Amino acid sequence: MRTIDWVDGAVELIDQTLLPERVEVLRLRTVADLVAAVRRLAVRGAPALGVAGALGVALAAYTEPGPEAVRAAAESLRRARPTAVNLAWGVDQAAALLPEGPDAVLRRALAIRDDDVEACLSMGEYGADLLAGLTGTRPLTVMTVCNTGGLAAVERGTALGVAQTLHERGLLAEALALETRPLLQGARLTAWELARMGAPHRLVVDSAGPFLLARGHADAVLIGADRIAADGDTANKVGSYALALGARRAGVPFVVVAPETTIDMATPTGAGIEIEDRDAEEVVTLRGHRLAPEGTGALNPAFDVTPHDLITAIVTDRRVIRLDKGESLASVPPGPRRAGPSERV
Ligand SMILES: CSC[C@H]1O[C@H](OP(=O)(O)O)[C@H](O)[C@@H]1O
Repeated sequence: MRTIDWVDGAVELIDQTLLPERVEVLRLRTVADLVAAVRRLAVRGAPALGVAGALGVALAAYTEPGPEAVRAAAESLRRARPTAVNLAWGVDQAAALLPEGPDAVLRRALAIRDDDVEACLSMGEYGADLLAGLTGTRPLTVMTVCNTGGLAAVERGTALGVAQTLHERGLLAEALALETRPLLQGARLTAWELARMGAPHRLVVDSAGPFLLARGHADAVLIGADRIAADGDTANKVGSYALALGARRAGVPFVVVAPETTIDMATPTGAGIEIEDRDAEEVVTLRGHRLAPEGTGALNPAFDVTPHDLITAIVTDRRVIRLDKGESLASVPPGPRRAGPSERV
């Protein structure tokens, strides 16, 4: 089942706010409804947001009353969440075809959807081979934060896609998933995906992550990305930076896994990445239950930035950049996509 798709003139997507208890598909017929779904993380994850952006422009082209309304709808989608570069990228890619009419926009959006599947398969191959080189070909325990599986993309994920490839190769000893407060993408989504894969896994309280690395519980940390600056500084779910510090201290490889479309060469360093600050209610309540006394506020950055000097490698669908060996996004050109084993259709 695809996380997000175009079905009979509407955008259909799994409402991730209802997982793991309920699997429900939203059928969105207006851009306004899609923007609302993006903002409340019914659809989330950088690659999935890129596809949502592109499909949303197609929806606008078919449903909005005129070119100005189409452009305004596309802009509202582009601004729905600021950190993941993929959202703006997807909107821009599809909007470039607007002069050719809605059918051309839809064709581009569907191509972006299909390309994501191939990109994730390729990242799995590059990433699993990198880990074999770093740690030896043996079953590995990997630690993850947030959700980077197929729910963050179209069918298969990025960092969790590498774990899935390891599992398919018989080389995943266990996945340790940080629960990822406040919206619990790890506890609700990653655990659900790993269970569906039949992959061995356990949940970890966020603040235990660095200490478990110090105690040798993981062979590598695998994280996704929402935006990678030109120097390799990486914005990802909040908690990633703490894991990077713990991994460095523990001598554990810290690997970022993201498609080429998440790289933003126009942003020189992580200091230039806009971090989404979300509503305090997400912190002081838990799925509708109030945790803190009325009047208690909260700081709620949705992401943090890991400096490139704490990152061992960046794995994309076309290359592996070994930052620990002095390589950079500028010094390692993109190469070919890798196709997964034929049985992984
Ligand atoms: C495969 S990239 C997913 C990326 O997006 C997540 O953020 P959110 O759940 O707020 O969309 C998190 O940063 C993941 O690494």
